[in-house]
Amino acid sequence: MSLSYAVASKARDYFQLMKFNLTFMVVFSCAWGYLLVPEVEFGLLKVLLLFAGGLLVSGSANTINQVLEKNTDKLMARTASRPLPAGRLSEREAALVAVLTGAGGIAIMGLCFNWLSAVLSLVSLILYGFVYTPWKKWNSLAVLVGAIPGAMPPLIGWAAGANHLGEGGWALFAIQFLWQFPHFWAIAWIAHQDYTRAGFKLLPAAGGPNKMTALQAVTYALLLIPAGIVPYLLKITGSISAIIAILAGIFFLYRAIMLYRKCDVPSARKLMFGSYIYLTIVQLALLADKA
Ligand code: HEM
Ligand SMILES: CC(C)=CCC/C(C)=C/CC/C(C)=C/COP(=O)(O)OP(=O)(O)O
Repeated sequence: MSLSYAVASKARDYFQLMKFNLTFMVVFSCAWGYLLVPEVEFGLLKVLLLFAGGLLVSGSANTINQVLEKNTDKLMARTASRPLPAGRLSEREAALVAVLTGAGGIAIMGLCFNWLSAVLSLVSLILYGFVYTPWKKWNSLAVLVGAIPGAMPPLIGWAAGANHLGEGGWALFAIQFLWQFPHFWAIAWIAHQDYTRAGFKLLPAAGGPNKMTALQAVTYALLLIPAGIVPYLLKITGSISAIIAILAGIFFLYRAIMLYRKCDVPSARKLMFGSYIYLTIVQLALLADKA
């Protein structure tokens, strides 16, 4: 095996270990919270430091998740080729990576921003790695628990910029919190057989892809529409982005309603892609329209 091949395959394993795409969106949402703080002005160095800190903390949390889920990840087609279940990486190496990246990320948050954001980062890492992850094996309430660390990145960003938890930070937390339910239930609907094989019951209505599950996705998508305009009501952002958030919310709600009407995998897939589209558009629009 050539050296360059070995380096490339190691890099690929580390990218999978930190769930790079998910982590990127998590970190972007953290920068979103930071940049929307009224007194914060854009500074490239600060934003890069925030990306580095967030990438390391989220990377660590996802590594802990994969160390703890090595055996169930082996049972699902979606996850079987990850570096730990596939045997390309030892648990020891992954645990070392988790400790080093977690400590490095929290240190960056504490030293370059403030200790409030560092403590919140540690809390979200613990909630995701050590509360949500084991909870998944018990029941679907795990998703409610996982949605807390999932929504914390914008709040951490807000804390990094303001050094306190203002109502603006909580408004952004609320948007990302509500968004996660249709996001994840669409994924769990698509991968239902995979999850069943591994013994997970993560859909809300008796663990199944049925009308009650879809109705709950519709409910959260509906709640997301008023939540999307709270930053405008708090005068953090302007009216144009509030209109965009309402339109994006209607689009997301429509996709959830279509899942309720059709109850099939193609509709769930549309809702899943709709979730990425919704969050990206709303975050960019609010950022561009800061008051
Ligand atoms: C309760 C909270 C959440 C749960 C249970 C959840 C679950 C999942 C799962 C299982 C996947 C994998 C889908 C696959 O294997 O193809 C996924 C993908 C993804 N999630 Fe989430 N998620 C949550 C919150 C979030 C948050 C807060 C973000 C970012 C702001 C996010 C962004 C993403 C992205 C970008 C992907 C695509 C990853 C890829 O294609 O590689 N998720 N989510
Ligand atoms: C700032 C910070 C520490 C953030 C960490 C929180 C974080 C990564 C939240 C993502 C939300 C989440 C519950 C993902 C699903 O994992 P899963 O185990 O259901 O996914 P899987 O089955 O693909 O492993």
